[in-house]
Amino acid sequence: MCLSCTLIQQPYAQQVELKRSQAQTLLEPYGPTAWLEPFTGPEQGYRTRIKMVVGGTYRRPTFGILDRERRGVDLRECGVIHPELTRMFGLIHSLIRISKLAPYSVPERTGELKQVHMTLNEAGQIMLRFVMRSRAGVKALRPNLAGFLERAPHIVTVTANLLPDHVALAEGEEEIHLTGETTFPLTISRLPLRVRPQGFVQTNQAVAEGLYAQAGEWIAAASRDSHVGPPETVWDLYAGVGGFGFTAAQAGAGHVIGVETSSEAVAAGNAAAAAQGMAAVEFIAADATQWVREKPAPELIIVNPPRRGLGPDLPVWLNECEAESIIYSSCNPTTLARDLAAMSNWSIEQARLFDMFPQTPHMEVIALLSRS
Ligand SMILES: C[S@@+](CC[C@H](N)C(=O)[O-])C[C@H]1O[C@@H](n2cnc3c(N)ncnc32)[C@H](O)[C@@H]1O
Repeated sequence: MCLSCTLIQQPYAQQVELKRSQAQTLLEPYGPTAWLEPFTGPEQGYRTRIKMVVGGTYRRPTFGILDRERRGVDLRECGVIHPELTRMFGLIHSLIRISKLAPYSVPERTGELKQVHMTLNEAGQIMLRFVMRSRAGVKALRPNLAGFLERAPHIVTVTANLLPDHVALAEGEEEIHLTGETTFPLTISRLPLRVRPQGFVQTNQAVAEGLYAQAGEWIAAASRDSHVGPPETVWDLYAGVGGFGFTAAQAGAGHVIGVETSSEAVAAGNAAAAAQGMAAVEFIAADATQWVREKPAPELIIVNPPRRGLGPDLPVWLNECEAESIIYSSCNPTTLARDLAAMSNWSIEQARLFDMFPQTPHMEVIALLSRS
């Protein structure tokens, strides 16, 4: 049984209130904070990006998670998955069956297909990725792909990702493109971007757009209040494909540098900037903590790290830097609070809960920091 949606029995308004009060308690020492109204999107069917572990047999595959014995548990009816993605499982099931594509069995270490990943865009198009143990799985799939795509014309990008090792990872390094399209169209921060299979995109696109807009509003408000206009330079650290960076450019920032470890995301961000004629935006593949060293800080720094937070060194650097403000967007208020504990020169001026993951205890919190 899946234990992700631990709040599912509670009325939705209560869930939001619970998260707001948890975030407020955790971040209380780093204020005084003006809390904005929580931002919510759809309560169900909100996941536009999913990663499903495949189990069972090729005749009766399961899509979901593995239980304690590492056997597949089927979650294709899960209510938080967007219905357009749920509808795809029947066809994918047929493709697996006619290809005799055996799901990977963790206990036996046999089989090929480990996971199925899907991303949905605002036009209803889908990127589909098969995480496979080896090329044998790809070979089994190929002859049946054209027929499958005829039945699912809105699946526009298909890849196989190779994960040969027996490890609990979601994907490996090698990506094999199975369709002409090697990228996937996705509107991020109101811009038509082309993302690549291995780059991070947010799980809940509707709420992510609200998150970027919040950063844009803070930048616009600071420009008005300071009477000196938008910031000359902005860093978007942990940039992904640049949702925050593009928002800063749209709010008038003179020069935006996005820093991100995934070269796929960096390539997608740079391609989008070129396609949009946004010469002011550039992306660099680097570790954020290493990259900031020895550089003069810009007026505004935006950080959006993974759940583990910024790590031990970057908060110390941020604490001493000369930036005028920092926007910290976090999917884990516990690590946000821990990082802020090392940044005593800064305090939270405004903060807002974004309910990116309804029914689960997870949340996104964005905070505008100014000098204490
Ligand atoms: C929570 S995601 C945020 C992405 C982006 N800001 C967005 O809104 O989609 C965190 C991103 O940080 C990247 N990342 C992880 N460790 C990093 C590091 N040490 N330096 C730079 N980027 C890193 C990941 O590849 C991922 O794209």
